[in-house]
Amino acid sequence: MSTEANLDAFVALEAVDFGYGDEAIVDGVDWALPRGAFHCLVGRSGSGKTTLLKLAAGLLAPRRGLVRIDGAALEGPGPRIGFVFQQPTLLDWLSVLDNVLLPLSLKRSVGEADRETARALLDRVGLSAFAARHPAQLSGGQQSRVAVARALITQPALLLLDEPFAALDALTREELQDDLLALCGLQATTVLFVTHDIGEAVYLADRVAIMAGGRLHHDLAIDLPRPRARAMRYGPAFNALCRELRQAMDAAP
Ligand SMILES: Nc1ncnc2c1ncn2[C@@H]1O[C@H](COP(=O)(O)OP(=O)(O)OP(=O)(O)O)[C@@H](O)[C@H]1O
Repeated sequence: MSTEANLDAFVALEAVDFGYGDEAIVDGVDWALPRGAFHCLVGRSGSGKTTLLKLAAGLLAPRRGLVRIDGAALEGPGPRIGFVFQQPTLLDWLSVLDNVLLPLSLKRSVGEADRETARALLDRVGLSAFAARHPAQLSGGQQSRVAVARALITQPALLLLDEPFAALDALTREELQDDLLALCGLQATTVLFVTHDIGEAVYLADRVAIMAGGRLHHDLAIDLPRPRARAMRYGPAFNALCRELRQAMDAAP
């Protein structure tokens, strides 16, 4: 994709190459992620999805090429980027409220307005009654909700999620998908979400890209209406999109 086209992108990867050793793990990736849109990245295990996410986060530096965030070359992780990993990685000695506040308290002293924001986020994910508890007293799904709230406390312009709900049961995962869509919609966050689950990708995304062998294939627009509703999962349009993605994954080298 040309640099001119990338001017409209909030995140732009331009001819990005990366390898941990001699082997190319990310191989000449060009990708433009429009501002405020929800992007999913699917692909087989080992195809390079997490590596690409880390490049978009500034946690890894490209061997060749460039990552731009809002037009500027990315030089490392910053406050405008939030993360949610597969494991919630909460601090057990802090309360749920203090875990949500952690990204702020690492930088400055936290005030009552911050605590209000954290309580509002916990409320949005159905955990207002759990603010004083500790992570070990929560279920896995509740811990994942706290991790999402924590990632959004700084109101990041870009949220990166690496299979955040993979360890959860299907019903909890669906609830969390709805919570995430509602929260990201409120803040108009640009989202990049890595998942193995084609149904999850179609439900969440405006666009789904497939990664195979370090390259991007088939960036598919998901033209389902918003807000997404659970009943859509059983409709013909949803199933047709899942089938198209599955076939494209099977056809990818
Ligand atoms: N720190 C590392 N050092 C060396 N090789 C690595 C490292 N991290 C990942 N790799 C290798 O890079 C390749 C891509 O890994 P990556 O984690 O990006 O894939 P993935 O698509 O996210 O896989 P999964 O879906 O299983 O999480 C794999 O072959 C992996 O073994």
